Amino acid sequence: MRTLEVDLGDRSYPIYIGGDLLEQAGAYFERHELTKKSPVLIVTDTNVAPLHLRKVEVSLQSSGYRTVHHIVEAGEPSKSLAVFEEVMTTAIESGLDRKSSVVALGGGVVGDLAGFVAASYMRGVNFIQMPTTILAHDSSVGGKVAVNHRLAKNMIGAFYQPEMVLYDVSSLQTLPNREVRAGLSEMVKHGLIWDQQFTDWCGDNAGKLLSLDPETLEYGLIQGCGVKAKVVAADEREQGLRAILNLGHTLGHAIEATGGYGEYLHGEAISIGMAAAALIAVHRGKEAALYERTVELLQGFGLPTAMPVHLDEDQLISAMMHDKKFTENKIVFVLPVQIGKVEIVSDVTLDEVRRVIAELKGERQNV
Ligand SMILES: NC(=O)c1ccc[n+]([C@@H]2O[C@H](COP(=O)([O-])OP(=O)(O)OC[C@H]3O[C@@H](n4cnc5c(N)ncnc54)[C@H](O)[C@@H]3O)[C@@H](O)[C@H]2O)c1
Ligand SMILES: O=C(O)C(=O)C[C@@H](O)[C@H](O)[C@H](O)COP(=O)(O)O
Ligand SMILES: [Zn+2]
Repeated sequence: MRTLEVDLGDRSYPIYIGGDLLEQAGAYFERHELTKKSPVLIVTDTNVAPLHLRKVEVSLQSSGYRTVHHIVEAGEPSKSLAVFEEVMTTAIESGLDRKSSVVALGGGVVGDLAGFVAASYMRGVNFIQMPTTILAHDSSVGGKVAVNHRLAKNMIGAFYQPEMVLYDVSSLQTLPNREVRAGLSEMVKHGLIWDQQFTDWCGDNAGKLLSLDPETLEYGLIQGCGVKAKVVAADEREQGLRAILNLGHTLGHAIEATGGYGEYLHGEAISIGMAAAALIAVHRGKEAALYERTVELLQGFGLPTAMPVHLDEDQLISAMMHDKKFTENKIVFVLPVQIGKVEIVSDVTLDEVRRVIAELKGERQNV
């Protein structure tokens, strides 16, 4: 088991990464001196519940914790205000009080939703992340919690840090293949924004990562969480540096929203977005090899890099302009400078965006 620290002063917290940690949930609650007098609400989804909920409940109950659970429908549409209200109703009806904990047991959808519940219930109760997807090595760290609006992703939310992240890598063995690929998209992103060596390592180990080789996967997740923890510690509320974590998200979020939240998984959408960002950088003078290497890496994980032809260009642009990355009348893009290094720019024009959309729709996928 490895412990990483997210260094945020009095809001610092550990990320515990290792095998079979869900079975030890009760011991970790005790280590963090969480009260046994108030009920614990576990929020999970319809896929995760039959696989992993019982382990957590048995462990917490054996340690003397009283647990209740709320199971949401699996998938992105559950990150909605309607489902948020349903979870709130469970919290109130189950008698959660100010010392209660809300546990997110699942992927980024459950993490973002349960985190927003924890941030809002009685103006804030303890929040524990128990991620069960690869993608959630990103979403469980850093405290961005939110639900979506029909018009734009993550529009209603807060910054609310968890008490701890209990990352049981054994739980990842039950992930469907498409979710494995989508999760690795954010791992590659952590390499592309911060660390050329780690990016190359990801490329070289794609096969082992895709087949969920436990040691390789754990190493990749530790590196990915490490990058995320460093960036968040330096700029918790995205006043500057943290925006680099948005590589691929300017167009990626627009693809998710235009696709109606469900057609493209988050990791798939940001893969296309990362290809688009690299192509914009090349149009602005970078070597074509930067785009080619980015696409090669992503395709090595079976991820999409072409813009889906049926997505309407105007709708994509409109979704992009409703996103948080549209500020002071400018679109903020994260562009690669080289593999392992990015810059944040706010002078990309709509013409440049339209050009890459057209090119990535297959009219000209190469530079
Ligand atoms: N807060 C952040 O910083 C942050 C960062 C990245 C992504 N996100 C958000 O995270 C979400 C995507 O997260 P995700 O990809 O984890 O999606 P998800 O939570 O929908 O999980 C993906 C799928 O895998 C299933 N699943 C989860 N764990 C499983 C397991 N162990 N075995 C079998 N199936 C399992 C889920 O039921 C779901 O169908 C998006 O909403 C995205 O916006 C947030
Ligand atoms: O933690 C961050 O900061 C990120 O940008 C991580 C992203 O991978 C994640 O998808 C995040 O939810 C996007 O944030 P948003 O502020 O653009 O909604
Ligand atoms: Zn993301």
